[in-house]
Amino acid sequence: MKITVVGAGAVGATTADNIVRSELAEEVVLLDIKEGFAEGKAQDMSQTAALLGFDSKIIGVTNDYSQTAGSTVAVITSGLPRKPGMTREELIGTNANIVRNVAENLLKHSPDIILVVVSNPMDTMTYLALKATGLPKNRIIGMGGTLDSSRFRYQLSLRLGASPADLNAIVIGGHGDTTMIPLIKHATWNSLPVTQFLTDEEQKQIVADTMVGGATLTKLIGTSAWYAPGASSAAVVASIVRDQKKLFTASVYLEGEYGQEDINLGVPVVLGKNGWERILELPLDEDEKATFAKSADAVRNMNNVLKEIGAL
Ligand SMILES: NC(=O)C1=CN([C@@H]2O[C@H](COP(=O)(O)OP(=O)(O)OC[C@H]3O[C@@H](n4cnc5c(N)ncnc54)[C@H](O)[C@@H]3O)[C@@H](O)[C@H]2O)C=CC1
Ligand SMILES: O=C([O-])CC(=O)C(=O)O
Repeated sequence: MKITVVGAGAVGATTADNIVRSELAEEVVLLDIKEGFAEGKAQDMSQTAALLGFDSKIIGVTNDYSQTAGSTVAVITSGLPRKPGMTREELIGTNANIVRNVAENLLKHSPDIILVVVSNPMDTMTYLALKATGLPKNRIIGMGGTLDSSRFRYQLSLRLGASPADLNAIVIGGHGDTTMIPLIKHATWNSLPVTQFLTDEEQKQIVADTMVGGATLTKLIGTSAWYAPGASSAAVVASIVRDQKKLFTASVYLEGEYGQEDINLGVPVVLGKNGWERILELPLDEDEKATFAKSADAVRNMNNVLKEIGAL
């Protein structure tokens, strides 16, 4: 099996590193547009094999899509990251053309490919990849909710003094500072509702801190995060290539689910060898439904920009 990662920058290289360490495929191809960059990162990663004991091969290529031929999955991380003070949405002008071009090139060499889109603004980039390639909807997956849910579990773990692994909590909606929806009423600590152990004030703070998780790191680091994004992307790939049927929040094309049409938005899905295989419809209360509809409106506005800038 072959897995391709496009973009050998912070997120792409970390994703590839997680993939080879977990031996998810015999061969991993890392592709970047910057001459020699992916080759260098791949060589560096290959030199950890003797220490870490993995057998996966990783090769780096400069924009040579013929080397990606026959990939089962590709993760698209190419494009600009934000700087402190920016929103993810501000990246659309540069990233839309990159993502469109990359998705089309991948498909030319791997007609059966499943695409995992990471580049921001992620929900809109996932929608663009779907529209540009015409791939069946189940084979286009936006990675954002998996990361946001992991950050939500981190924030809960800090307040509760609990292990993040004991916490079950998901974030749905858009992958934006104001569009994500951490579902605290549904979150559990080994099946006990977390709301039993937190004041209203604490709950509000956890939700707020989760929503700005990416912006907080961008301010601290000077560019956006990569360790948790890379681990999240690799976890999504693992569920697909190992047919694990894990439940993740991912940005998928909605056709009536959650009252939305013609949009990619974060909802709980089962991920397996066919891509996203099933959407789970949660019983949302009226407040949550209204927040989801508002999140969809904001993402739809971004999708409309694709036409204005000629990307669709
Ligand atoms: N969905 C999510 O949860 C997350 C999304 N992101 C997004 O992922 C993207 C990548 O972030 P970083 O890796 O930190 O950025 P980076 O700047 O470190 O890496 C991006 C790489 O893409 C390459 N690239 C640009 N155009 C390309 C093209 N046409 N073909 C191939 N490669 C190309 C660049 O040469 C660069 O090496 C950003 O848009 C960022 O906002 C980042 C973290 C989480
Ligand atoms: O914050 C950003 O711009 C990158 C990203 O999507 C995240 O880390 O959640």
